[in-house]
Amino acid sequence: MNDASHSRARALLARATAGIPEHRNPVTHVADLPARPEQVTEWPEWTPAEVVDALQRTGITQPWTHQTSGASAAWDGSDVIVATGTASGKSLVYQLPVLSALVTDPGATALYLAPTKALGADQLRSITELGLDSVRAASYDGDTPREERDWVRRHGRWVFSNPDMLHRGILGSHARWASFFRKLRYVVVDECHSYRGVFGSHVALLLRRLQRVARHYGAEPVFVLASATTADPAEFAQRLTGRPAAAVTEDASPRGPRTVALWEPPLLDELTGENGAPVRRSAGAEAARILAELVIEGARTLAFVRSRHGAELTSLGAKRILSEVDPELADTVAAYRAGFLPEERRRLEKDLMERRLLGVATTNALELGVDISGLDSVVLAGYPGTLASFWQQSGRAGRAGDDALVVFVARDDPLDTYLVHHPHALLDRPVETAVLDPANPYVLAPQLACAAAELPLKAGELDAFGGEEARSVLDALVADGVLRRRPSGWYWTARDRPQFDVDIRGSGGEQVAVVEADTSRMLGTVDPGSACGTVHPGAVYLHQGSSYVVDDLDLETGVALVHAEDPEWNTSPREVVDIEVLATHRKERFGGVTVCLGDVAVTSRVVGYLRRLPSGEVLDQVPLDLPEEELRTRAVWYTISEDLLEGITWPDGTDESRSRAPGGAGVESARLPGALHAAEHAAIGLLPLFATCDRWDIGGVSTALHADTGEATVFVHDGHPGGAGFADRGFAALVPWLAATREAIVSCECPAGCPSCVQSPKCGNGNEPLDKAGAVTVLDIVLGAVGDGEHGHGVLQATDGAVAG
Ligand SMILES: Nc1ncnc2c1ncn2[C@@H]1O[C@H](COP(=O)(O)OP(=O)(O)OP(=O)(O)O)[C@@H](O)[C@H]1O
Repeated sequence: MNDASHSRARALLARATAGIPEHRNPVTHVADLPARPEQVTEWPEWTPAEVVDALQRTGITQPWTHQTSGASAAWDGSDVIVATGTASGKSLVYQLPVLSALVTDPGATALYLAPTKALGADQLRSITELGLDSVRAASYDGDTPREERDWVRRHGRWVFSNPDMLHRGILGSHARWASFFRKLRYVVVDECHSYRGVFGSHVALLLRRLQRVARHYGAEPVFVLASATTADPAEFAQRLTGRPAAAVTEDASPRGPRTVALWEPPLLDELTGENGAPVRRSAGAEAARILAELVIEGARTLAFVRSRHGAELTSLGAKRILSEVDPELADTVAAYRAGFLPEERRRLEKDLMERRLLGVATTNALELGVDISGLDSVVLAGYPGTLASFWQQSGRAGRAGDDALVVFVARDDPLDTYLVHHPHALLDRPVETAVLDPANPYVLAPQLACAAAELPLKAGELDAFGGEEARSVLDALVADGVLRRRPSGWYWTARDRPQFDVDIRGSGGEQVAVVEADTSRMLGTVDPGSACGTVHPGAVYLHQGSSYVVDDLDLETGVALVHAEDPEWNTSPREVVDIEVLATHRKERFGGVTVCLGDVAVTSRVVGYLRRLPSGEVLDQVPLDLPEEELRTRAVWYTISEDLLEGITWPDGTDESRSRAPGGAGVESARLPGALHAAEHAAIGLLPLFATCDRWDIGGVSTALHADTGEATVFVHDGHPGGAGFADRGFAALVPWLAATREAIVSCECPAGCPSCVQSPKCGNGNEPLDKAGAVTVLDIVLGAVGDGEHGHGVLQATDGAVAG
């Protein structure tokens, strides 16, 4: 369908594909999404005139219906989560009740939490600009000068902070915040969908600690959460805060029509990657070309690129193309990355709005906290990891009245391959709920220690922290001498506060410091568990857009020394991994296939790294000698019995039958390891579609005979101690997950496996052996058994498009 309302977007797309011969047409699907009219209401009658006036001065003449209903629920004392699209005015949902409370009740206070300092600073700025003097909004984060902190504690009425500062700086010394807590009316949790995985689990427990401390001072604040659209916001809010919340999901803001094109870069004839696999033109290079074409058409365009370095390269690529057409146009393209100062970001927003800039290549740093919308087009180079981010980024395009173009360019990754060939999975599915697991003992233990240090924990409070699980974690903390049990509760005994030792963004333990050798400047920290993989000698380490190379990694002292260098290659570690089953919590048999969920110990050793050009071409493999590491975590695994494998009539495994996945390829026993290995890689690639994780958050092991299961086994495990909920989600969505995995492999037109289907960028065995056709057979066996299994139960059944558990 191509009606007049999408004609401009269609013309832009035609421009982007002009000159490409039809048989190489990279566009796999085009969808026209209709416009949505706005629905406005009157201002709620409880809003003071002074607040309405201030907001109207910023151009908000009347609120949209979802803003009024969300704000009114919060004003009436109910927790609220607003989960609507990009630029749908979510801020007003909390601004109305908070500002009204602060203006009408001179003692009232409020706390605003954002996942990043930059976003907090933006929101603070927009509140300050309202000019409501009595509101006294102030930030309290790592950048707040010491001398201002005291003022904020005493006089700040709306404090803008982040989870890190709440954890260390506010709850850790709550007595100094007593007057703030006493009258705490609202807690705003902005962009709450970003609280996922281990970080999300920490934040969930942190918010419970916040409630305890507030209660101690006699306050019961209302929580207002803002989220990108998600599948089941009320359930997510409940998991994050531990309390029920009303969900506002009807988006009444106006939106123009949009055309979304899915684009798969071609395989290149002239280059080969690992093990001679074909290489596609990189998504970043393709995005540069599309960006240049759109700029030539005068379309204001944002290109989202996954890495900082990639964003720079895409901008440079587009400039290069444009300079051949019209050097002046080259100046209308820029790169944007995290680490820009607020003034630089303001300038960029302004330049885009006023058309001094037409094209900007950016990382997802621009996803949060910038007021850029109404662009003519958005290019996404690579799937941003979640549907929520996909819609957030594409939502930057489109203004009421004007149509806009969104181009999603696949990277060479099985998930991207799957999505460009299965548009419904991208365009018609409910956005996934963020996965977090507040019951993870590795998160619960330090959080309970912090809670006890803040105020002795009473038995009656344990339910909020997970009940029985919390009690057994407390028993262990008592046994370790961390806490003391007295009749009245659990007490923190040490002099030092535990908050400083608990890193809520990492996975706990001593962080490894990354230090620039010449200047002794500390650039950042990495988890001890991932240090060997990310800061091994020779690794290229990116920090705030600058590139460094690691000279030395000392695990004993916890220091990685680096020097500034920007080589043309990037590095990816190679590790050898072994896995042991510690406990099986769930076990489902389906004939010869068994599916389990449980605890595992993963032992890994980084044995070297690959140096790879941005094009995908592999330069070489460098060996390393590093110690073994053990990770105790959660895994989902399936096993296939020998009988089932033997009972299958395998078509012969000639090279010819291996050469294409679709069709009846077979697996002889010698091919089993490669088939399982390929099926494992693709499954890791696809799990993020169901578990809101990154492929780097999970790992896998496959083996034709595993000592603990006694059968051919494929494991996929969480990458964090104690697990982050990803394996659990994989278990719950096993059938749709493995069906999508099979589809991704079949959809890729490469002959025998490439990064777009079964090769993995972090494979410990150098992507050997891999049997693409065999993987399809293995997955058919598993899906056949699980699908037909008499013991099938609701949890493992395919539920069309259901990802949100
Ligand atoms: N009722 C309204 N009428 C007109 N403009 C509005 C209205 N509500 C909000 N806006 C404007 O819409 C823009 C986006 O608002 P806001 O930043 O609150 O959206 P958001 O949903 O939080 O965006 P994001 O998805 O980026 O988080 C702002 O410029 C804001 O001033």
